[in-house]
Amino acid sequence: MKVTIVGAGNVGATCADVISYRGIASEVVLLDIKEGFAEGKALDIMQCATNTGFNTKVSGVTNDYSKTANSSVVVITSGIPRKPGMTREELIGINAGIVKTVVESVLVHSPEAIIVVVSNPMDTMTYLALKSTGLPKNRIIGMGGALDSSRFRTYLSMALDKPANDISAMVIGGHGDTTMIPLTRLASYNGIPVSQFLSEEALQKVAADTMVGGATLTGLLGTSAWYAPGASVAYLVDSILNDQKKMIACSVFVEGEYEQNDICIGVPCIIGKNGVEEIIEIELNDSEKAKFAKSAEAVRQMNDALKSILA
Ligand SMILES: NC(=O)c1ccc[n+]([C@@H]2O[C@H](COP(=O)([O-])OP(=O)(O)OC[C@H]3O[C@@H](n4cnc5c(N)ncnc54)[C@H](O)[C@@H]3O)[C@@H](O)[C@H]2O)c1
Ligand SMILES: O=C(O)C[C@H](O)C(=O)O
Repeated sequence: MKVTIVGAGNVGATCADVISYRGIASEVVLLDIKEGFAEGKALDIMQCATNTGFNTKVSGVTNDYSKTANSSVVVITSGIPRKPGMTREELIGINAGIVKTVVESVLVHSPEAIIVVVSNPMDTMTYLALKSTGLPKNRIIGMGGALDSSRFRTYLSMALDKPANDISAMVIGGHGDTTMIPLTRLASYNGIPVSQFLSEEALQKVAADTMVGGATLTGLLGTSAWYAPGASVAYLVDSILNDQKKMIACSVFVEGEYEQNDICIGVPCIIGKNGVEEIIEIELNDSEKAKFAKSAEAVRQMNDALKSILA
């Protein structure tokens, strides 16, 4: 199966690398606007094949969408990342135009593809991709919750001093420093509520660290993160291509779920060969419901900035 990744930068190339060495797809095409850049990244990844033992064919192209034809999944990572001190929302002015052009171009050659949106502000870019193409809602998936949940599990594992893979935890809501909602009440260590091991204060610190997880890394790195984002996209792509039906928090179009309409926001989804196959409605308590409503309002307000581009 063929996957195209538009944007061969930090996140796109890492995603191509993980997809290849894990054998998730038989073919990966990297596309970038920068002359020769995607070709170089693809060649470098291909030269890992004999040492890491994969057979995925990886190629790179400069803005030639014909080479992306018949992709099953297209990942959009094109656009600018934030710098220290910025919010993701500040990227909208540049990234909206890029995402709209890119999604239209990929569909010309891969009209049946499932689109995974990564560029920030991700919830708004996912909404833009949906509204500007008119694709059915199951085929447009924003990646954010997989990453935020993996950061949440990492911070929990550090607080508990236990392996992250023994911890189950999820982040829903918007993919923003103030809009994401780590569900501390439902987090568990091998099925045991983490509240049995961590104080309320420690849990609140884990939640706060999770919410600013991306900003913390941006401050340390000078640009935003890529290893965990790339691996999170690959995890999502794996569930689609291999019809794994994993439950992954993704930004998807809601029509009444969680009492919201007409936005894309992070909710638990079953992800399989048809993209978003089901939205799982968790019974939230009053405090979580209030947080979700506030998060949705912030996402909705951000979407207002799309009025001119969608007109
Ligand atoms: N949703 C998430 O969880 C998440 C995680 C990490 C990064 N991001 C976002 O992903 C985006 C990419 O981040 P990055 O660190 O890879 O940035 P980067 O600068 O390393 O890579 C972006 C690439 O996009 C390319 N590009 C720009 N315009 C293009 C176009 N029209 N067509 C094709 N390619 C184009 C650039 O040449 C560049 O190589 C950013 O918007 C960032 O905020 C989102
Ligand atoms: O923090 C960012 O701007 C990039 C991404 O959304 C992340 O969470 O790593």
